[in-house]
Amino acid sequence: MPTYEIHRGIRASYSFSFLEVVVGCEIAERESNSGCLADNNTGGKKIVYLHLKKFFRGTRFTFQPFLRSLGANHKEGEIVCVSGKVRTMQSEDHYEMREYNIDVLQDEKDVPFYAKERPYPIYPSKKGLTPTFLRDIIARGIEALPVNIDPIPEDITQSFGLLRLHDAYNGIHQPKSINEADLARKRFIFDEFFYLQLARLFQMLEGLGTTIEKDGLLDKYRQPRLNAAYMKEWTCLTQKFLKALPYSLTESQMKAVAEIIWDLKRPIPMNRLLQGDVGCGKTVVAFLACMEVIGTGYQAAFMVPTELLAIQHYEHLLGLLENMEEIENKPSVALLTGSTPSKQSRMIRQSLQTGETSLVIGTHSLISEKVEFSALRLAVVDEQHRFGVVQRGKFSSKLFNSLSSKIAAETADATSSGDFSMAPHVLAMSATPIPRTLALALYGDMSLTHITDCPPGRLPVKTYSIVGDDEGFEKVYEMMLDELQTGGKVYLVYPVIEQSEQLPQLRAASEGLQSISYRFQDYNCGLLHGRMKGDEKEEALRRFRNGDTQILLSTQVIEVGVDIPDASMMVVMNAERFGIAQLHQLRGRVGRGMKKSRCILVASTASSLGRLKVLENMSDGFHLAKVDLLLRGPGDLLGKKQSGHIPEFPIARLEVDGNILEEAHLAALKILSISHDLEKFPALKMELSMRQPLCLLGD
Ligand SMILES: Nc1ncnc2c1ncn2[C@@H]1O[C@H](COP(=O)(O)OP(=O)(O)OP(=O)(O)O)[C@@H](O)[C@H]1O
Repeated sequence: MPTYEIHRGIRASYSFSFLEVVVGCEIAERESNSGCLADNNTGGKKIVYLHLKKFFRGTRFTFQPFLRSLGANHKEGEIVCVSGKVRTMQSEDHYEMREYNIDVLQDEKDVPFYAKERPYPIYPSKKGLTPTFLRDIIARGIEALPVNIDPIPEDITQSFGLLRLHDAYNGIHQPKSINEADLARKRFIFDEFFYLQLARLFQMLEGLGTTIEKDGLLDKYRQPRLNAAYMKEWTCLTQKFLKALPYSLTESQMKAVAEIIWDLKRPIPMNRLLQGDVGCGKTVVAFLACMEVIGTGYQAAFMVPTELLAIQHYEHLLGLLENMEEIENKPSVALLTGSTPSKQSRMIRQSLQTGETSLVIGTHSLISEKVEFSALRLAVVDEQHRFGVVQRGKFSSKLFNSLSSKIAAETADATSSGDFSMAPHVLAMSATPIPRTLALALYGDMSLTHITDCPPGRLPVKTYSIVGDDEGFEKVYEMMLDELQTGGKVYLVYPVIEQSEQLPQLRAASEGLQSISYRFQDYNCGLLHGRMKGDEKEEALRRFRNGDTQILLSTQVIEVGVDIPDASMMVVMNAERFGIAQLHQLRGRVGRGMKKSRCILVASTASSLGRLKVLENMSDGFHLAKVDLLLRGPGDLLGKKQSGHIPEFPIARLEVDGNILEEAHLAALKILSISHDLEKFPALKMELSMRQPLCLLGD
């Protein structure tokens, strides 16, 4: 680390967002030989320009008082040690440091311990608290730190190759090597994940009655695929529903159903997340789960985020039930959304209360206080990231409404007659494939079921990314015409409904309708967006489904769940505005039938093509989600609403620290299987209560 002599104070101006410090630099022999700083000096000294940039919450810290204080603290001719990450700049002898420490030295021989060629921490300096002061008090704190402060048992830290806590504090503040600093960092990341996992599992165990149940739950997490109820154990209704399906389930759909039904048969509320790539057939798996509880005399509720989806699922289910051979008690199904007329809505609520209706499909109106169930046993939450933790939890309160139920007591079979007061099972379905790391961080308390294959005969959607200039659009129109002439249907997806002055470069669905209708006069166009009324949206989708319209101009409202198997082409305008995972979701609206489908991502500029190219070569949603996680972080991958539920990790980064999260999950399981109530680990229990990570789970 060379020391610098401040040669000419500080020069800065409002128009530049950096400070330029001109320094005389004494170059050590070794460094000048290494060519790190070109030697054009005389007598070992040269002029170096150092551009210091300080950031504070994203704002460049260049306001006048700061500059003045820097000017006052550092005088010409002073010997200082400037430390931080150095970047060379284009012009010779100019360097830039964004985060730095400036330590004033007594004289040229005064080299502080932290500059003796070993890594050392850089603390942010705040008013009156200099890095030197912070270093000093932290060093004293560490000296006074007892050796045995680690609440995690030694065999656990040993088996996961972790530093003990005392060593980690030492290693992070006064590392002897970079390796030691890395190990210390790993230990703190581990702790962030570990206490979260421990708290979630601990809370779940607390909710269970017997040791056998608790052990069973921990076993399930350890070997999540072990438990399955095979077909002969399913209710007669479920088996008949399965038989009536117009297709056979894929292997992993069957496995998923078996796994879920195994849970449904147990007197412990299930909390399971069903994941799979777009179009893999999650809905039918959930329908089978509903049939299973209905087959034992209970009710099921199926909650979806939009009215469009509710109607789609409702009609889909009615169609499947119609195919079923006559049975004595065909399930009665109702649709309840915000637009259901009040008289009808009252009747539906009544029939749910009496138990006459066994399955209700609807939007969040299902969790309104007015809706009471006679014996709700299963709540399916589709596209669950659209609902908050609290909303999902509201189904649990339906338990109390079920208590008064006579029907439940009368119709429940022998094994379940004693437990009809239980909170309902929850089956959540995720639309976005979520990498396991993220799923663990978000839903550490949920069991995971994966559908890993797609229905047979599906062809990957051929994806193209092109620039949206005149030539590009000509190509798009040609492809559209070709698609339409061969009987296909086309979605055009726009980022906005109407053109705005602020963002004139964004193409808008409403304006598109005129130009596309004009261009494709032999075909009919429809429009679908979030500002339309419920019945208008439904009508637009129905017309597209029936083939009355062949081109549907839409916004992201069709992103999730919409299932029109013969739609075979999608064009996404201003595609760079969407995340990779979101584009994959959109693309999943085509390629759901047997027709070869294509998706064209139209980029506004050539420079944004690079990111879109990833989609050209990759069709696996889980893989893409991982890429998105790395490129844009969990916030963008999950969208605003869901990422609001990600706990904050001050040190860890979910996109790169996934392995440590897995280890932390395993360690938490190991600890809890030794002591369910943590009584054998009092220090750990105390630490857990102090950290209170559960508050992070709230909405
Ligand atoms: N085993 C199967 N064989 C053939 N077709 C199937 C099978 N399972 C489901 N399907 C059909 O595949 C289509 C997609 O299913 P579904 O809507 O359940 O997908 P999804 O997993 O919910 O996807 P997304 O998240 O994209 O909405 C539907 O038309 C459904 O009828």
